[in-house]
Amino acid sequence: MARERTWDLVVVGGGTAGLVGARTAAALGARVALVERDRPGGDCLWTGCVPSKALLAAAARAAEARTAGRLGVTVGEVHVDLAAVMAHVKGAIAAIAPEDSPEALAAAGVTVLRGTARLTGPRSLTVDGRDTPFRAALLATGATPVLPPVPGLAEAGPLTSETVWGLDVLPRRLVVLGGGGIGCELGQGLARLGAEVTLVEALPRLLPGEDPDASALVAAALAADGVRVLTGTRVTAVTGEPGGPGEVTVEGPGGRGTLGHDRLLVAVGRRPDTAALDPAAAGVDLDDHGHVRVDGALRTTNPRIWAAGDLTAVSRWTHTAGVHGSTAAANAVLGLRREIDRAAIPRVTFTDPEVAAVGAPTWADGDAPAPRTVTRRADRVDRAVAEGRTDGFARLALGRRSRVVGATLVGPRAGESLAELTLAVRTGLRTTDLAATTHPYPTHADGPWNAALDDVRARLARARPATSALVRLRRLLDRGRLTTR
Ligand SMILES: Cc1cc2nc3c(=O)[nH]c(=O)nc-3n(C[C@H](O)[C@H](O)[C@H](O)COP(=O)(O)OP(=O)(O)OC[C@H]3O[C@@H](n4cnc5c(N)ncnc54)[C@H](O)[C@@H]3O)c2cc1C
Ligand SMILES: NC(=O)c1ccc[n+]([C@@H]2O[C@H](COP(=O)([O-])OP(=O)(O)OC[C@H]3O[C@@H](n4cnc5c(N)ncnc54)[C@H](O)[C@@H]3O)[C@@H](O)[C@H]2O)c1
Repeated sequence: MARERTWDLVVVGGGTAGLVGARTAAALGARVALVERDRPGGDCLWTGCVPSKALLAAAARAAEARTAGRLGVTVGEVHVDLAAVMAHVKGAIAAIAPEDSPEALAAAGVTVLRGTARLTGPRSLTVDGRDTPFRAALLATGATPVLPPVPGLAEAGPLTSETVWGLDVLPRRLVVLGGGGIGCELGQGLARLGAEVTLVEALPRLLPGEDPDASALVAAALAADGVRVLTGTRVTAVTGEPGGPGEVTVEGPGGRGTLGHDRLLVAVGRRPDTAALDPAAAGVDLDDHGHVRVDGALRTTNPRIWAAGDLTAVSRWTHTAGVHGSTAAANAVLGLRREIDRAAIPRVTFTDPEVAAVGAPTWADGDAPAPRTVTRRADRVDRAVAEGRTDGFARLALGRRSRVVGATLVGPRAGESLAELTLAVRTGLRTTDLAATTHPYPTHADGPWNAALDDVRARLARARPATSALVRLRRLLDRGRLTTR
């Protein structure tokens, strides 16, 4: 029997990490195979970022139409046709999908092997049972939604971020479990499209990984959109028909109660997907949460195998999956040890207002001491005032000599304003550098710019005795010149 060819790099998983990794390795001249059991594109394209942002765009139109009266524009009653919204969602996916297609990958020099990969030894894996030897491998099999062990929950057939896109009729009453990124984005979006949404979060606040002031603004915004937000609340049991209707028992600060629902949406986190991979067969260790263990160069405990994306503990977003996929692939095929950046990782939650953050926390996180911060509220940002959107702020966390070490921005298009702060954190810029950079007026980026200016002005105020003395001296010198003339 003919020996299978040995690939320079076999990439397992055709999501963002795998796609970018495979393209990078091929561009470097490696013979690359990408194994995908489903269709290339992964979570981001089919069930994550793209559909969610397309749905949120429709929801934002509905919300704007309802609230336009505040700006003097009256719009008639808003009607939402969920099937048409989902057609828009599918249209966005279809427009982007060709970028990730097997044809596009072949044109980039990547061979797509359709099937499920399983590691069989330190240098080999099988694809649907077919031997596929490699010199190096990049594992990028992503993550899948977690279902918490609540009695009756699995039997109730809840929606997850993987299945919610199949809805073509809006559930009248929707209970969302989890107030993280998915719960807040989709909870608000589906409420704006007309569902009666109750959002149940186990911890005391929404978006628990963000600045508490951001959590409070998002909770207020969700409430304004009609979402009932229950924080510090646990779901203890679910009863009812598979796929609804039914009842959810909750326990929270107000005691025990029940919520009626037509559908449930579970968004309590995602777990790394190693189910089919058998990492142990290749000596690839997992951590306590099931993530593939990697070093700073994304190498696993098998020196021939790298990993990137949601499968690892160091990535939770598409942008990190892509950057890490590329770094890992270059390290694997060129024998480099390039390390990933862990400090300047931006993240955006696309609620309205958006919550964008980078770097060190802007709040006292856990036992860490509170950082020095400077905050510019949106009611002192002209663009926000002009748009009637003052529910936000720009906050910078400052290190020694006012170096920008972190930032939280809340407001419309906060994600767009985050880019320069990411660069600031990454390159160690100070507030003086931001302040000295002219920003176009009036933009939402005026928020962080003015926060930096506020810090510079405050420091100048402390230097006022010295500057005042200089001004007095110049005054005296001028007077002297006048009298001697
Ligand atoms: C609703 C939602 C909204 C999101 N919004 C954003 C956002 O706005 N911005 C952002 O940055 N991130 C967002 N994310 C997160 C983002 O989608 C993920 O972080 C990113 O897609 C992870 O990419 P990945 O390549 O690691 O994994 P995935 O995209 O999950 O790819 C893994 C691939 O591996 C394949 N696979 C698994 N096992 C095997 C096997 N044994 N053999 C062959 N193939 C296999 C799978 O079929 C899949 O195609 C969102 C996620 C969700 C769920
Ligand atoms: N805009 C974005 O970048 C974006 C948007 C959505 C999702 N994502 C990514 O997708 C992943 C999954 O998102 P997610 O929202 O499912 O997870 P998450 O970890 O962001 O949030 C889960 C939330 O559920 C809560 N929770 C846990 N168990 C619970 C329970 N039994 N009852 C009630 N609440 C419970 C947690 O306290 C947490 O607040 C994240 O890694 C996130 O980075 C990113």
